[in-house]
Amino acid sequence: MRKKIAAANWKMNLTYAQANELLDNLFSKKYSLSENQQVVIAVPAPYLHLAKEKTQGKNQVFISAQNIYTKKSGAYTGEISVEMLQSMGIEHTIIGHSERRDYFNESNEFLKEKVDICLENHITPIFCCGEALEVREQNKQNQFVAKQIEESLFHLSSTDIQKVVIAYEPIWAIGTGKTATSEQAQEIQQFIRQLIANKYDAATADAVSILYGGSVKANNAKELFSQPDIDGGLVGGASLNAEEFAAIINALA
Ligand SMILES: O=C(CO)COP(=O)(O)O
Repeated sequence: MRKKIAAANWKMNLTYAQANELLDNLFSKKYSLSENQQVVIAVPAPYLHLAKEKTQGKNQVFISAQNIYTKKSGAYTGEISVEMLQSMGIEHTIIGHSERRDYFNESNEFLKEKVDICLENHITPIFCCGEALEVREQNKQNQFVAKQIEESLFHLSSTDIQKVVIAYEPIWAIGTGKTATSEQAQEIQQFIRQLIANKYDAATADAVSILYGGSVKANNAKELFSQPDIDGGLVGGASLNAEEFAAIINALA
């Protein structure tokens, strides 16, 4: 079922003590979540256990990994498996963030394998897509994003694609303070939903949560999240401040 989600991506930030403090601060803030709303916090792997412990008893608040490997276990030094997440009660992971695509050469084909191992093991993939500035300048963003989605997701059944959360994150808006306007984000996210409807059907497309990411802040979240095809946000920098992220959660309402 389509959910509204405020997702935090801490990336490779914070010490253990700072992570501890941020979680305590965040959970001391007032925020309310209605039945179809969720908070997902993607923390660095060494803090998964700490974060998971702190969410005990908190409904609709989930801790997420930022990445996983394509294999269940074995000789893959330094990697994290879905089996490990499962064994800790972690139910989400980000997949294919543009930073991983760029710095670690993750291809659409490789990400397809990651999506598959997540779904086989009941982990929700938060699948990131989005174009670089050169692509947007040539007005080729729709084709670019369509290829990412088609090559990594369109082998899935209708039931399975509904379990994927898609995050549209234009690379030119990440960490730059340059947000896509709500019209720009709505336009491409409507295109993504239509792409899913064309491949599957309208009911399938309607059930998929599509988040926007790229310089989401407390002061622009409400406008972005009120667009019909923006089901929440994947938030980097602003999620490192409890006050700011609590305001973003409240903007889901
Ligand atoms: O990459 C992002 C979330 O995954 C967005 O980062 P910023 O919110 O810092 O622009």
